[in-house]
Amino acid sequence: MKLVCVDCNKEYPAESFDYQCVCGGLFDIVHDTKHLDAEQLKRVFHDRLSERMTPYASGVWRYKELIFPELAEEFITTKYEGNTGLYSSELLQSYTGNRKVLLKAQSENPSGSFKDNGMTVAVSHGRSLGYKRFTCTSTGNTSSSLAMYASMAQGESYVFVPNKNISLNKVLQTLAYGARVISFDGTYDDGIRFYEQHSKELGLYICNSINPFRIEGQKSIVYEIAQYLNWNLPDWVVIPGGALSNVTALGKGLQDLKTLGFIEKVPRVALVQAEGASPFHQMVSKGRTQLIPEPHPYTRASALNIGNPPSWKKALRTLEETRGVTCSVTDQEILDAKALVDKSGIGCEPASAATVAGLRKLVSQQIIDKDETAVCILTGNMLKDTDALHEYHLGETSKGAFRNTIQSAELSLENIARLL
Ligand SMILES: Cc1ncc(COP(=O)(O)O)c(C=O)c1O
Ligand SMILES: N[C@@H](CCOP(=O)(O)O)C(=O)O
Repeated sequence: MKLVCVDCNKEYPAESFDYQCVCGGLFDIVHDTKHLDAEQLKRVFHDRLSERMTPYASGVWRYKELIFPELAEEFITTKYEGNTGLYSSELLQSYTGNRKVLLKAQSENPSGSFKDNGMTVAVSHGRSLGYKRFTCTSTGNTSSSLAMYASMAQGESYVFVPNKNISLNKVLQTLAYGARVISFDGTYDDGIRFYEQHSKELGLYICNSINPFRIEGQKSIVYEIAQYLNWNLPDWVVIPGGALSNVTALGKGLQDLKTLGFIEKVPRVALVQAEGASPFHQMVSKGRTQLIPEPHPYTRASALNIGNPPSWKKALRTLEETRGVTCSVTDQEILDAKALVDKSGIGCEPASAATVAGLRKLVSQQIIDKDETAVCILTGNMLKDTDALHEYHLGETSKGAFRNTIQSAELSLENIARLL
């Protein structure tokens, strides 16, 4: 395993771990995979599906050979993350106009978001280096996940959260897991800039997605989808984008599967951003090659409130390698799509529903054909933002097209029978 700079290609041994190259570029982790045999690994991964209470019962560490083969088991901190459902829904098929749509519910992870897939790897790596104090800046999901794993590892977590436009549920979850929460005036982007300037002096292990071990862990999401589908992926994978870690991990995971011979064909990737925080989509749709940060990102899907995504160069690689596309959707489109994901019984937080809204838009624009198959990644749980539920269903000025409200009634048989 080695670290390779995404900007200048300079290589470093994995032992000299850092978050940035001397040139300022982020790192990719590159594994030596020459000795790996796909058919043999498929059997190993299959056998591990019946593991219980060992690290290999995790839907991340099941794929350890492709993620972090060198790590000694004693350092693994796991909550058996991954192992999340892959669902179909007739309601969402008719809403998006697609013949076959699957939903991958990372919302079912132990802390309620896809961050757990990456965080188990980052915290385990930090422990292997001797760290006990971990940090991140966050709109709330990264921090909840970090706080949970740091406590499981008997370490401490220090998290920096913007003092507005984030979900209180997530901050409370982070606090409850035992983190020291520091609220600041700014956005996620300011938090990342702070780390870029001060990571050395802080002496803390940084668990944001500028840490390449997070990306390695998040690759497991597409490994799991592929394994559940008997190593046959659908035509499209639709994913929401904020800091762009997950689309990066998706692309890297797909390349692993293709290069090693697990799959024959790489699906196309559709990345969906919220209109008020869509600098990457703006760049791609206008044919630019440099990202222009959005200084004041705003979307009601608070997890996507990111104007300067650190991983944009890696994300661009995913698009190039998969003939990918991008689009943006409005907050109302996101919230209406979310109401239907919730009604389907699967449920998700607003940011996740950008995928379903995006798929609907791309089908209506005939960029995705209605006969093509697609999987949407649902990144966070519906209880992550109960204010959004309240505003949509019970808010006085709600514009929710699929609003469902509470009826009051006296409990008499006559009354109730009339309501049913
Ligand atoms: C629930 C949820 N969905 C989507 C995203 C966006 O993912 P990424 O930042 O990896 O692009 C985030 C935050 O990052 C998130 O918390
Ligand atoms: N939505 C994220 C923001 C991105 O964070 P990162 O962990 O990918 O750096 C959050 O939950 O904080």
